Amino acid sequence: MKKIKYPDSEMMAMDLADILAAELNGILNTKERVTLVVPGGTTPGPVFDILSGVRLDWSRVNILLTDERWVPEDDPRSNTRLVREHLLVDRAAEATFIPLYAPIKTPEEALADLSKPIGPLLPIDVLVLGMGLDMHTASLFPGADNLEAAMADDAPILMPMRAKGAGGPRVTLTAPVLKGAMSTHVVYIGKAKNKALKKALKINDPLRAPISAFLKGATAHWTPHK
Ligand SMILES: O=C(O)C(O)[C@@H](O)[C@H](O)[C@H](O)COP(=O)(O)O
Repeated sequence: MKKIKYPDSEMMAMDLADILAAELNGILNTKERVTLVVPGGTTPGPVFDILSGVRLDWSRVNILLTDERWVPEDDPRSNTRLVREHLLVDRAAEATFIPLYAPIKTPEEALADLSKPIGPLLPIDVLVLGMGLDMHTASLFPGADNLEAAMADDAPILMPMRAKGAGGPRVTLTAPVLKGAMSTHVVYIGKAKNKALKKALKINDPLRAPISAFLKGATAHWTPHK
């Protein structure tokens, strides 16, 4: 794992957006379409704000989330809402968004339909992961009901996930899908999360520290300061 430390979150957002744009552009020179997978939560918004204005052929970009909270799009907790408001705007409005949510009562009832369009877009070309203090990434939470199954090599593309600290049901891309990414970036803010990442590297157990499963060959981008 390579680690880049930035002086503040603004610098980090600018540099990471540049790096992602360069990777996407490079891939678009060799492939017809590119698949970019991004996290939700509070950290990536400023990266999306910059990336959305970058000049590239967004009409050939597929965008998916790593995971989604099972809430309607107008809910403040919706990751889709974050992506729609901050990434699928400006130049990037031309990208194709593949949702991980459907307005159906439980994720279980919607998973088959939601998974269908994702298979043909794999492997992921460029993956950005967030991370929680508890060392979760996507919605792969330590102690979650389906964690072991989602970490298995034969896991389906998407799984529902319920966990303490998840604030309600979620759906997540599973480990084999995330591990298959050609390029992986992890982004986080704060010294406490940096400690958590170091701990995850040490523990190196996907069930106790899910993020550790995705760090080989990844680049971590972090700043101690907001
Ligand atoms: O929907 C989500 O919550 C995520 O995709 C999740 O994995 C997130 O990246 C981390 O929890 C970090 O979240 P913050 O950026 O809000 O700290």
